[in-house]
Amino acid sequence: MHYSSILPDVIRIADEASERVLHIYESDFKVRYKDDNSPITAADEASHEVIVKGLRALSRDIPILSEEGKDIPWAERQGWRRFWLVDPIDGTRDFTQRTGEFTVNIALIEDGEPVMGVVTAPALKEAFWGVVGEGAYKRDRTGHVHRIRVAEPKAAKRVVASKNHMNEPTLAFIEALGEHELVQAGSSLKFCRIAEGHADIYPRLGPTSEWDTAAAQAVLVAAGGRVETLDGTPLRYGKENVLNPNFVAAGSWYF
Ligand SMILES: Nc1ncnc2c1ncn2[C@@H]1O[C@H](COP(=O)(O)O)[C@@H](OP(=O)(O)O)[C@H]1O
Ligand SMILES: [Mg+2]
Repeated sequence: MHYSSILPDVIRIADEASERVLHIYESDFKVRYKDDNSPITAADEASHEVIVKGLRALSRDIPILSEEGKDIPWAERQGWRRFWLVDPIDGTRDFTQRTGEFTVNIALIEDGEPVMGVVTAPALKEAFWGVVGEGAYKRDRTGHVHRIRVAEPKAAKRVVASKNHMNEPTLAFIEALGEHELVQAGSSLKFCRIAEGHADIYPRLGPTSEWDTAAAQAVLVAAGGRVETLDGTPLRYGKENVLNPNFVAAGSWYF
């Protein structure tokens, strides 16, 4: 499959979802809580609908796994060689707290690997996309599109980590890096900040699900970075358990 030929359509679908999301973000929206106690709003649902409709029209034969879709049993998912992996809004907590640091995420997985990803940050008016092996791009708030690439770290490592989910193991990991500074970023933007050379490393020693990381991993890998579990294997997708193991995202200098 020629990913580059469908990429503009995937960006268009993410932009459509982002517009719906932003409209709700700027309204007086209500916050509800799912069974696992995580927040959800009408924006998560609207984004999910726009993305699923768009992807279905684009590729009738590629199945879709979305955080806000129904659970699909392993017996069915097991046979998927290629699928769309979607997080309609990553960083719902940032959305409800109105920090602007939330994203819309669409990834294409092939043989367990994210091969293409689009990440938009509707409130920041930024978008990132990448095709692994071809390159990664950022569209900034002025609409200007430019190629992005990971940076070589200077003496002080610029660390991005979750502020909503900070914990002892992450703090210990950061301390062990030596001289460092913290760069603030919510949701999957943490990977994108590394991809564009504004941060160096993102340790995630705590839970995430496959849809939280897939699209931004594709962007980072396309920009020359890597995302690996603590045993040094790339973070993979389409597992029976949708929870990710602990991982570190960084440029190749780290690995
Ligand atoms: N206990 C848990 N289990 C699974 N995922 C968790 C989790 N705690 C946090 N996350 C994930 O971490 C994401 C937020 O990351 P961060 O704190 O880095 O912004 C959430 O994304 P959603 O907002 O899409 O639910 C959620 O999926
Ligand atoms: Mg998420």
